[in-house]
Amino acid sequence: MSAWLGCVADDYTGGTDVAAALRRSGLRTVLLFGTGADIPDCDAVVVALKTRSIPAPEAVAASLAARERLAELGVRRIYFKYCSTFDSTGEGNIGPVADALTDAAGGRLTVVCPASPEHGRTVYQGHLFVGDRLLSESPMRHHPLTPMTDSDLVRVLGAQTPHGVALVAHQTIQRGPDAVRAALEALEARGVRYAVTDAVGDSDLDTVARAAAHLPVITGAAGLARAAGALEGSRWDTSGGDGLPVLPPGPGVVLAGSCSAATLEQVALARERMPAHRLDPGGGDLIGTATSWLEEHLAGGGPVMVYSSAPPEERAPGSAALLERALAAVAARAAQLGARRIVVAGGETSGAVVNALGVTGAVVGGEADRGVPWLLTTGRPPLALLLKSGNFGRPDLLVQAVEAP
Ligand SMILES: Nc1ncnc2c1ncn2[C@@H]1O[C@H](COP(=O)(O)OP(=O)(O)OP(=O)(O)O)[C@@H](O)[C@H]1O
Ligand SMILES: O=C(O)[C@@H](O)C(=O)CO
Repeated sequence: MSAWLGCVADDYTGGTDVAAALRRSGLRTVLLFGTGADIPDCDAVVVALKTRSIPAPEAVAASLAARERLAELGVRRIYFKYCSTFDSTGEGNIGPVADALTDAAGGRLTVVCPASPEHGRTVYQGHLFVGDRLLSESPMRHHPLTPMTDSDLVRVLGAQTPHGVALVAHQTIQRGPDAVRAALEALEARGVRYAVTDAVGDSDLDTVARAAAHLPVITGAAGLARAAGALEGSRWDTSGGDGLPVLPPGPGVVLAGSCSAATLEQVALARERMPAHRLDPGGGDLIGTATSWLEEHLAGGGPVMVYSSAPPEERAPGSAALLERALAAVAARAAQLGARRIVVAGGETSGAVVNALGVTGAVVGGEADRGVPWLLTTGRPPLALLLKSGNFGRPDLLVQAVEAP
């Protein structure tokens, strides 16, 4: 067991995204859901948790348990992966979890960098942009669980931690790793715990990764993880193919619980291409109706889709947990009925589905789209899972994923 990098991800699609980024940087990467499974030889281990929206003390406890497991595996560095749109509630959980992981490692300062330029997430003067809009003006302001209405990361994180938060601005980042390292040391000397670092392109992330290479814990989205992984140099030749797993035979099922803009477009397209059932939280026996529909329609060989994704005006407030449970129940029934390819849209939704399927680990394969790798699960029977972050993927990704031979 030789893993040197351990990653704690706060949701399941975030785990797949960061695992894909590490794999792309040349690291053999294993993804665990929870902390129980055995681990094959690898360079990086990602533990995907479902801690983004739960009460902060529970998120801290689960993250520390993941850290302990990674420490037992001998990893030298911890990467805390949160969303590139900094998804969090007023109480956290990014601040409390980052505090706990940094304290546990005996660290004094860490970097905070959710930029993922390849997905259009950039940080400038401490403000997070989604494409050409400030985060607070993007569709993220309508997120059902973690609406993001402030783009100022120093202010957002400052409200989630008792520790000092300060900015390392782009002017410093442009001067290179030594200048950034000096800025980090100056902040640490002032007692600052969190250095929010600007990054508008991949080279900025490379600079931040180099400057922070001495820190035991660093935090960010998949972009900084790619840069940190690449620092160790490529050990694994991924050029020999697309690395897509051989997809097991059997009908494919799409389960969509994300209400993010990209998912809504993907779901609209998928509805034109396959039988689709929309979950109606106001409509009686939600789970019974959905599983009966599945039984009837999967018998035709699939693919089929069950979804709750809806624009803000059509959502049912307070029904998030119920809808997650319903999609989880549909997933479990689909696997019993022989489905072996399961495509899920949404991080919280993926957490509920993966737990219901009893999946504890997966080997990370090639990407169906940027940040969306196929996973071949380690249990029996092996399943091909595609866990898609809400805002990722081209419009036909869901259709392609279940229709591909
Ligand atoms: N029609 C609906 N009304 C209210 N809540 C909904 C509805 N459909 C889905 N939800 C809830 O919205 C939440 C969406 O979160 P989820 O993490 O699955 O998607 P996402 O945030 O778009 O994805 P990611 O975390 O990967 O960016 C889930 O808890 C889901 O149950
Ligand atoms: O960073 C992102 O945007 C994604 O990996 C994610 O965390 C979605 O939940």
